[in-house]
Amino acid sequence: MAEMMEAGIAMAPTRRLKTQKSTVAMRRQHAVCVRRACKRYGSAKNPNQILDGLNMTVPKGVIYGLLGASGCGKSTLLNCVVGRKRLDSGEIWVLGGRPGSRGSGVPGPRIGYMPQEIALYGEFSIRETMIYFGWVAGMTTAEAEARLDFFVNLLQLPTPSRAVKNLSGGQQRRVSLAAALVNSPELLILDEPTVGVDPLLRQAIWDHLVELTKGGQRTVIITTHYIDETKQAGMIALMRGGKFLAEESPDVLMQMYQADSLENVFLKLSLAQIQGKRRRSMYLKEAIGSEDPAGEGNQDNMSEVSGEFGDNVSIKSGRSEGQQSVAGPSDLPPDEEPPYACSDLLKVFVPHHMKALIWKNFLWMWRNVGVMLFIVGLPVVQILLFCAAIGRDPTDLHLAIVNHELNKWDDPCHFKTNCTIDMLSCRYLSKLRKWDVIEDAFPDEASAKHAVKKGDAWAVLSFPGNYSTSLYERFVQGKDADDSILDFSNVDIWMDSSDQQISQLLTRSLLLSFEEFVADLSRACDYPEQVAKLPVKFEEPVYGDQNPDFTNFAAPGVILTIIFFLSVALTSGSMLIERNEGMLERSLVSGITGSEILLSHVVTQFVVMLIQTIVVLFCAFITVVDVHGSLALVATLTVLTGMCGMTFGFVVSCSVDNERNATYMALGSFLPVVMLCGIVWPIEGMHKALQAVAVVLPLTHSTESMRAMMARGWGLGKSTVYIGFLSTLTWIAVFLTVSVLLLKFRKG
Ligand SMILES: Nc1ncnc2c1ncn2[C@@H]1O[C@H](COP(=O)(O)OP(=O)(O)OP(=O)(O)O)[C@@H](O)[C@H]1O
Repeated sequence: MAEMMEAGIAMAPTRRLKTQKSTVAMRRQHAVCVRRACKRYGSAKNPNQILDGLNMTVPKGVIYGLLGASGCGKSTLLNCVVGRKRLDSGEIWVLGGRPGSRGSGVPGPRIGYMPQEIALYGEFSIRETMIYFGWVAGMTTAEAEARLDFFVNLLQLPTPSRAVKNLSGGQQRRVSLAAALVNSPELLILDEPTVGVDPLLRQAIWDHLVELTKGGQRTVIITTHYIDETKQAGMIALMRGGKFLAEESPDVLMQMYQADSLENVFLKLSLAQIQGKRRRSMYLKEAIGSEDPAGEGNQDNMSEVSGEFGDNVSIKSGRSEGQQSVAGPSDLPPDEEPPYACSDLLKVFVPHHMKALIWKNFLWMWRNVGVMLFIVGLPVVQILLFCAAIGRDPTDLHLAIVNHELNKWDDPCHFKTNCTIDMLSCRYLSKLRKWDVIEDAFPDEASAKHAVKKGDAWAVLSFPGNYSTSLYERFVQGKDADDSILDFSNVDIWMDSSDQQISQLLTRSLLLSFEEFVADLSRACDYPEQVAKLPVKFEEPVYGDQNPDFTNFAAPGVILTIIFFLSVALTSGSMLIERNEGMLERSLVSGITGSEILLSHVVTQFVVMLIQTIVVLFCAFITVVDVHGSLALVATLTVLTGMCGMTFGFVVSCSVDNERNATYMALGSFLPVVMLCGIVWPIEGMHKALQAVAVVLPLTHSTESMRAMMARGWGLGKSTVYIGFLSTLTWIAVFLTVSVLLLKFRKG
């Protein structure tokens, strides 16, 4: 005590404090009651203790000013009160119930919450913002508009048709305040509502809050940096070091500490806290005659006195915990959470919440019509690029020809079309030309190979001098043909096989051209064509073309990948915008549930995805992609895959905090999906271990199913097809469940 006197701290008048019994029933009578709240951020090794056994009692019908230095934990405490962050330990009652418990009505329209950040949609006008929050609170449009007129006057808001993003910071805060006040809720929680507001308007806001609480039915908790404005509060709490230094009415505090301003009270209490921490027991003993007011181990029925210096006991100005507040008894929520009834299932989606959310989502799209056009146009560009760039045969491939049948190596290559056994090399080359190759003549093999080595040609074709006669003899003599005939009837080919696709296609062209050339010669010489052909006959394929192309192989996977990942990007993007602008927190506090937000996005994104699917399929089918099966089934699977991407987008946006991490997560999943789902290469060609992974990935079965429908014309009766549908539906359910759980449990 002497130390404090030396420090020049005016002590409170010696006032013996009385302990008060605090029971659950009493705590439920208050607007807000927090007991032994502990909350820390950071790791176990490096903890940042924000709330350290804090007690808070907000009686009904008062304005409660929460004061403290920047970063002391005011917003954290309020976030815990509204149920958006969880305490590490301790208890909270809000309006008689536990925030988040069924039947408590909290979060819900009983609470109006103005977070520290603006938390409004920049694209919306002031009017639309008020209508949105009015609808969320269950008001009609007319009621919301009437309130808007009132707040335009009270808060001197600009013309209601102005977009929020074009308002000044102070104007935006006032719109945010009006949004919190729109339905005159029972408990208003305002995080720094008067920042950037001129003194006159600040006074008007305080007058309105005083007016609101007059009836005793409404309570306001307000944080502010302007300490002296809280003189008008019925009660203030001074927060420091994770505790309240005091929780008292401003007049009593100034009187007790013989200070002329609350600023000075705060200063004195802070100094006393610094010095008094060492003497906690001593100080308390003097105050209440006991060293431990909380009575360790007697949690439910503990004694609390009010306080100072970190012990969180506060000198109640004649108000006891059990005493009814001005508001009188109100309908308290049930003690226990009521058991689940079937009708609760119907309450999962509240119609006026859904109306507000869906309207808001569509309005956001309308206001961002450029972005939406891009989102719909992008898949069109992608699919057209795919069709134009992938799967076509390469043309204008250079071949280095060494033809020893010619008199001079660069002579023109002429031949006759009848049964003349002369210049057959030229006759063969003429068939090759239909594959759009470019022939470059060379005098010898060495120079031709040099051209291939330089990258000027893809292959060397060398015809011996007696190629025509040797080839003829090979046919005629058959098994009697000698080695020289066999050797000289060969076309020698050296290829650049560094490019697998080009070398395979070139090989195919060389073989097919040869077959055609021999058939043509046989016809001219009245030989049966079959004799010259390989005794292997490829009949009309059961499914697909004689000459299958890569486009038709890749198209199903490409279409599904485009739709899937655009949905991921669109959904995670719009959810993160909502979250980062603080709207998600605000909506959740107003009673909207995570499931409702998800469903509203499902509805709006579904419309976008439907348009995307129609344009993608239309572009694919009018260009090169063939569909043999039911177009309706193909479209349905595409839409389902888009929904799967949408739900994965929910998971992404619920798991990460910002767009950058969302981009990493989406990109990180894109490549494995593209490589492992059989989109660019058949699963049968993968390593066995990877095949096991591939079958559980979201696009594997749907790609196979889509391919089976498009190339084979199969319907839902085939297992390959229906497994694709079932797998996609399962993934939708999994992603939805995960995102609902993340929304529910991933807070604070
Ligand atoms: N999600 C979080 N993770 C880690 N630390 C956090 C987180 N949120 C807040 N903090 C830290 O907790 C402390 C209290 O923050 P809080 O926002 O509650 O303070 P405040 O009193 O509201 O400050 P101000 O008056 O400046 O708004 C700060 O040091 C802040 O850096």
